[in-house]
Amino acid sequence: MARYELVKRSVALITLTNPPVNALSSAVRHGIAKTMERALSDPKVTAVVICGENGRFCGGADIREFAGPLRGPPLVPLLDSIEAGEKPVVAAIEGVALGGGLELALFCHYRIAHFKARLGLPEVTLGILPAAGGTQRLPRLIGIPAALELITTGRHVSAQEALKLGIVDQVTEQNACEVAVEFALRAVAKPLSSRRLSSLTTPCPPNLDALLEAVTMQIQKKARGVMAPLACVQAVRAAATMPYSQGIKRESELMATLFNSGQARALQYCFFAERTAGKWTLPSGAQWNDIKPREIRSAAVIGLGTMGRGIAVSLARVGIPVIAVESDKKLLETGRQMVIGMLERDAKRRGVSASHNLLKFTLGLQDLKDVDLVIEAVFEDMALKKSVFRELSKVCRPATLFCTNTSGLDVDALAGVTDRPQLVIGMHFFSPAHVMKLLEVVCGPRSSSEIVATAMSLGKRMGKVSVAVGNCPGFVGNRMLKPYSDQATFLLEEGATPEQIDKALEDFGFAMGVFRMSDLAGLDVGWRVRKESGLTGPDVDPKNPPRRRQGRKYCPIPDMVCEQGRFGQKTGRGWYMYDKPGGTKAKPDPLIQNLIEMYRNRYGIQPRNITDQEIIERCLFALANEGFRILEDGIAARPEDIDVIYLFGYGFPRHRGGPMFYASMVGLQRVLERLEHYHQAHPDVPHLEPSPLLKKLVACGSPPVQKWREHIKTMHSHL
Ligand SMILES: CCCCCCCCCCCCC[C@H](O)CC(=O)SCCNC(=O)CCNC(=O)[C@H](O)C(C)(C)COP(=O)(O)OP(=O)(O)OC[C@H]1O[C@@H](n2cnc3c(N)ncnc32)[C@H](O)[C@@H]1OP(=O)(O)O
Repeated sequence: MARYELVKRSVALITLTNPPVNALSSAVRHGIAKTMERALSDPKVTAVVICGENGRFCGGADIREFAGPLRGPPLVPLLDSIEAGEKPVVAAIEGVALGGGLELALFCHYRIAHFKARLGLPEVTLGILPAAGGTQRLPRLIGIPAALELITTGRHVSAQEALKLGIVDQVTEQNACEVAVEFALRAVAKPLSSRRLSSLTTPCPPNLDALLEAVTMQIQKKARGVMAPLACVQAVRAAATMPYSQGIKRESELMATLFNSGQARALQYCFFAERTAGKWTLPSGAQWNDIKPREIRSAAVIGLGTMGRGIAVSLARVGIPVIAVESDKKLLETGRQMVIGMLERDAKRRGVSASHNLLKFTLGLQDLKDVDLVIEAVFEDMALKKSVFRELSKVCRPATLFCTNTSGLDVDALAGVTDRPQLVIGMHFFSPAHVMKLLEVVCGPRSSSEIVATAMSLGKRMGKVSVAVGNCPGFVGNRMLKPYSDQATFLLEEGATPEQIDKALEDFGFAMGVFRMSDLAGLDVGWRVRKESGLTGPDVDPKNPPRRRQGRKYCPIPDMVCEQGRFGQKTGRGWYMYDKPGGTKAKPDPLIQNLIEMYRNRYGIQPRNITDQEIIERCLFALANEGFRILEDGIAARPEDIDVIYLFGYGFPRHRGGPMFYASMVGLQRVLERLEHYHQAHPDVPHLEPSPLLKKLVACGSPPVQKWREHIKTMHSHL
């Protein structure tokens, strides 16, 4: 796991060999210990270079090992021997030096980076801190403010920025290993004492307390309830106020408080879930690693509303020529200006030039005859979408792939009106499409493995986290949203206020509670869907009992809010009031409180005290319960996929891992008991009835989330 060679007759070259990222597994740590000992004891060796195989220095500690008992040589004493030695040790950084990888480099006396390398201490994103000396050594090298920023955010820096900050000694465009060997030879006989970071005093700013206080407040505001960044601040404080030997002890004490925490487990689960989600399998057995995606050299976007614009920008900024289509001149011109503006702002932010020349705007579908792929993003109306696809079938060459950006309509019904149902797939983007990272790739029963592979690969190329899901109303994300928001409105009836419900959810970690989120998204969208599905509006039979629809409990308060023209932020009024249409600062509105009270009076509902615990349990257990049904139905392949959808598309707090992981952390038995309890109290709410899969998992002893798949395997898959 660490290769040893003697080069230039006197330089020991140690290569970490643990692909794909040369993580510091127990075997690699053994390898480093053995090869360093050899290098330091061999009189022929005058200097040492450490590098990583396959152009990657080191991706840090092996995160998979964190789940089991700690084995192998502990990292800090091992790295101490590198620093303490009398022979210069140079880190040759290619690819990445992250986490323990960068910490290893900080124990070396010199660091040479390839110009494409990225460096950072991302431990905080895994719910821990850099506990191999990182919190004590980086501040000594680059000062408190810069180190604090890097350690509390986990941000990666480029080699150039690392040079500016003083993290590396040289950046090269040549082979970093060869440059490091030459560098090492020149370093022989130079004094090493000033190169040992543990012996330096941390340069301390005069306003240390104020700085730490400001960063702490910023973290508490941005990452409410998240422990690791706060522990990082404390560790960096120790670097500023304690000698190295005490600081390093403080660092490990703080690590001990985080290491086995639920937050660390959740964040590490998210890391792997994100990577697992891209690995799709279809019932035919076709899967991500054996189907070649088609190359997409040109694309078209139909409809330049909010979604279409974001999609056009997402395609153009990764170099794909786009033809954008609108149905009338005025809409086309507005869309064109908006897309160009978005592209320019995006390019400015990324420090690149805007790719205007890749965009063409047209009124006619006939211009699309030669494109490789079309993404339809017209209004969410089945008849309209069908007419577009019929037209496209006439115009486009037979090999053109058809994608629909729908948030819940039947993809197979759309495929059915085309001449190529096997080349039709759903690409459900989230708004704003050029910002939000989630993409649900909706596989219809007739979608070919080639189109699945192509849509998934296109999503990746656009920088999205793509998840393959099956075709059912609302797919995964929006289907689960219904029981969640239904519970919130039932709780309003029973005695809660929108502010109370939102606060409980925000304290849990959501960026926005359900009502603030609905105001942002626009309340009219759901109202239209409810009207179309006969839940409200003139089609409802007047003999229907007022708070029941389609045989189950129904809360009409959201319809009553919409009937008053309150559509959320865009109209300046919704569940909250805003200072103006488009305003973002939500204030409780007494009119909403009145409306709810009148409603309760009309139906003789006696409001009761509702605890935050009940809000969290009813909203989130109902959400997870629907997730179990989705797994049962084969609409999502694994719980990780559902969690990734909720993390990236719906603002579920990452330190809770996603709804399914959260359910497993609470304990499936407990979730089952609470759902049974709530279902008994509300027998006319089917979403509260525990799903068969949840019951089955509990009966099997509540296996960890990664093992649920074994219990779902026999069920029918729609993927
Ligand atoms: C009371 C008890 C007290 C206990 C105290 C315990 C003390 C323990 C001592 C700990 C010492 C601390 C050491 C250190 O500070 C901690 C760390 O280093 S944590 C790790 C930090 N590193 C990272 O966060 C980097 C993670 N990786 C990435 O960001 C990316 O993978 C990458 C390196 C930028 C590469 O990106 P890509 O090219 O896109 O490739 P992928 O991301 O798809 O990854 C490929 C493949 O590799 C797996 N992988 C990546 N990194 C790691 C890793 N660090 N460990 C394990 N596995 C890793 C990834 O999952 C992919 O796997 P695949 O999906 O292919 O199976």
